[in-house]
Amino acid sequence: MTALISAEGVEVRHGKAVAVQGVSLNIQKGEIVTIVGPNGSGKSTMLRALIGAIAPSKGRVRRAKGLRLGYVPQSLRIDSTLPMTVRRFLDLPVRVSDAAAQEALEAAGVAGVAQRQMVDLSGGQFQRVLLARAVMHGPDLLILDEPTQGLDQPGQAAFYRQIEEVRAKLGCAVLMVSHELHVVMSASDRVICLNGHICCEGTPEVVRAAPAYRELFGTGTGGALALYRHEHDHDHMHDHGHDHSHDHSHDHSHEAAE
Ligand SMILES: Nc1ncnc2c1ncn2[C@@H]1O[C@H](COP(=O)(O)OP(=O)(O)OP(=O)(O)O)[C@@H](O)[C@H]1O
Repeated sequence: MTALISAEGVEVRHGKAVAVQGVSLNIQKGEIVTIVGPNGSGKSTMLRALIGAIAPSKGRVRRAKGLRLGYVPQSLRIDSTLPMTVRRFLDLPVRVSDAAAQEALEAAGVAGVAQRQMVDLSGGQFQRVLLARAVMHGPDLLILDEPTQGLDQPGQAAFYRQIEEVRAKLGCAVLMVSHELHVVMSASDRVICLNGHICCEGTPEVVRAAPAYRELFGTGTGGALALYRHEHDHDHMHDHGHDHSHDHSHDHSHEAAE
C-alpha cells in the first residue's frame, strides 16, 4: 500500500542545531499515529517537515499525489476585541456553504455553536472548532499539533474520542503530536516515540513497555494508565511489527493497584 506521507532518513536543522535526525516513518490510509516525546524533542519540527513548511537538511519527505491535508495548530490566538462568530471563522480563508459549515461542526461535536463568538468558547469547544475547520475540505490526512493543550484530562480524553469519531466518519488518517501520553495512547493505532531520533515505535502497548520509552518518561504515570487499560483490554498476543522483544504480561500488576 502506498503511504499518504513518508519520511526517509530526515534530518532537520535550525541553524547549526540538529533538531531531528535519521527519521523514517510513514502514515498509511486511515490510521491514527501519535508522535510522543519530551519538550524540545523535535515533534513540531518533524510535523512541519512533513507538511512541507520546512525543508529537511538530509533525507526526503514524500506526499501522495493530490494529498489533502487538514491541519489543527497547537494554539491560535484570537484578538478578544475582534468580534467573530464561529460561522464567520469557518469562512476563513475560503467561504463555505452553510451546509458544509454545519456538517463540519457536527463532525467535530459542536453542532450548536455556529452563532457564538469565538472568544466566548470554552477551551474544548475552541479546539473542536479548529477541528471542524480542518475537516471541512475532506482531508485524507488530519495533522494535529498538541491539540489539547490547556484542556483538563477529561477534556483531553473527550477530544481524542472526537478524533476517533472523525476518523471513523471521514476515513481519514490522523497524525498527532502530544506529550499527554496516557490519554493519547488510548486513541492511537500506532505510537512513535521521538527524542531527536525515533527511540521506539509500535502499538501503544508495545511502546509503553519499551525500555527506551520508560527511560524517557518513567513509569510513574498514576491513574492515567488505568484509563488506558480500562479502554484497551485486548489480547496482546496480536501485537506484531516491532523489534522490541519483551514480555507484555510482566507489568500489569502495578496498574491494577493504581
Ligand atoms: N525556528 C527555530 N529556530 C531555532 N531553533 C528551533 C526552532 N524551532 C525549534 N527549534 C529548536 O529545535 C528543537 C526541537 O523543537 P520542537 O519545537 O520541534 O520540539 P517539540 O518536541 O515540538 O517541543 P515541545 O513539546 O516543547 O513543543 C528545540 O531544541 C527547539 O529549541
